[in-house]
Amino acid sequence: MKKSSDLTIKSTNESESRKFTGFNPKTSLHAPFNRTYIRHSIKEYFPNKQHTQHTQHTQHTSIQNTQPSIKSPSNSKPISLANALSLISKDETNPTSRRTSRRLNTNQLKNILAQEKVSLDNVRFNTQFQNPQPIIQLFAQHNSPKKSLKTSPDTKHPIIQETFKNRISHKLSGHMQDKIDQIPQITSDSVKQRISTLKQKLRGNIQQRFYKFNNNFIIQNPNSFKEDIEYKFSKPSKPQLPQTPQIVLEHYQSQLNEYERNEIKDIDIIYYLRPENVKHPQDTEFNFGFDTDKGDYIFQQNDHINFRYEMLEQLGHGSFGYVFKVMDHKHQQNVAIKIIKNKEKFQKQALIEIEILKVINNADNSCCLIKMLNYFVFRNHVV
Ligand SMILES: Nc1ncnc2c1ncn2[C@@H]1O[C@H](COP(=O)(O)OP(=O)(O)OP(=O)(O)O)[C@@H](O)[C@H]1O
Repeated sequence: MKKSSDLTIKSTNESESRKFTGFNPKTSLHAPFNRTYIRHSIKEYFPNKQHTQHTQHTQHTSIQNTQPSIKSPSNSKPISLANALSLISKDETNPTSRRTSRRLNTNQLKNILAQEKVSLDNVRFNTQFQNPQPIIQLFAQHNSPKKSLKTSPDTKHPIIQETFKNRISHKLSGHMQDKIDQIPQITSDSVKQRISTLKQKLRGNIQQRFYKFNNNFIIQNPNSFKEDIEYKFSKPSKPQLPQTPQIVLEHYQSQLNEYERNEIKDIDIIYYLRPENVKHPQDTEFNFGFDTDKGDYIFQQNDHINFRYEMLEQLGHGSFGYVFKVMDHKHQQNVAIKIIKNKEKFQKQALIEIEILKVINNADNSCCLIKMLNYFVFRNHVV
């Protein structure tokens, strides 16, 4: 494993660090002051409409002005719906179906977006609970810091934040994404791939815009919110990592598969666990499903390596194996790891290379050579 000199340390959960709150789908919420945002939404969706007051929210404006083409490889920027429409209409090959599908697709998209606008209009932003008493009492029962109890609940409290967040996710997945999924059913094979990219980008776009909303909400009926919070208080929170394998086995059972429950016993300290949705195929043919048929370890974003490193992206590969950018959760820094192929001749050669790197590490005091920080064996791979 080598220190990655050219990697910048980047938060892996940027969205979580953004300020945001959620809303209660069971209460009626309205958006009285976020008019500028709505104007931008309209402008983006129906580009011919004239809007004047949009310079305040430079973030939105700049997104609008710098929207990449649909072919842009960058996944980080949102894509304009005008681009989406032109892509869809251009790519249908048959002239008759092109005209029809253009009209249908345009209408579908406009409907989706019109509905989205309505649902955004229905969001009301404010900073308080309309009736904060139940929440205040709840926090008092659970010995929350006194300062947050005097006039209003501490909306920055992790439990409240988490409740908001869950509700946003719920709303996004259950409502918006359904609508995005209604985006045209394209028959032409050549377009399908690009349409799926487009859908992904639109999802990101909507998600980003949600996060860019002002984080102030008014909860008119705190009772359902209270239930969620109460549940979280009653649920004993898991001890934070790093932990010993015993504690992890006790508290994170559901996050470990059978293979991991066995292998974790040989690990001293657990710094990182993969999220539950990251799963290796249960194929036992190639190293319990961890490897490809060529003996390379299968990359899965956010998967763990040795319960310490979080897989972020693939950097490159040599003849011995693949190199990945990972987050070292022990030292909270990004490093590069090379996972050697699970083949005897490569493993033997890698051990020789490790010995050479050790010598270089000791001999070199300059900052010019990349240093080997660590090496170990993980799931039959020398790392
Ligand atoms: N520390 C690093 N930071 C960023 N990228 C890296 C780092 N180390 C390797 N890479 C990327 O991984 C690729 C493969 O690196 P590797 O060290 O395996 O090359 P190699 O010595 O040619 O491989 P091999 O010895 O297996 O033939 C490099 O070309 C580079 O793109």
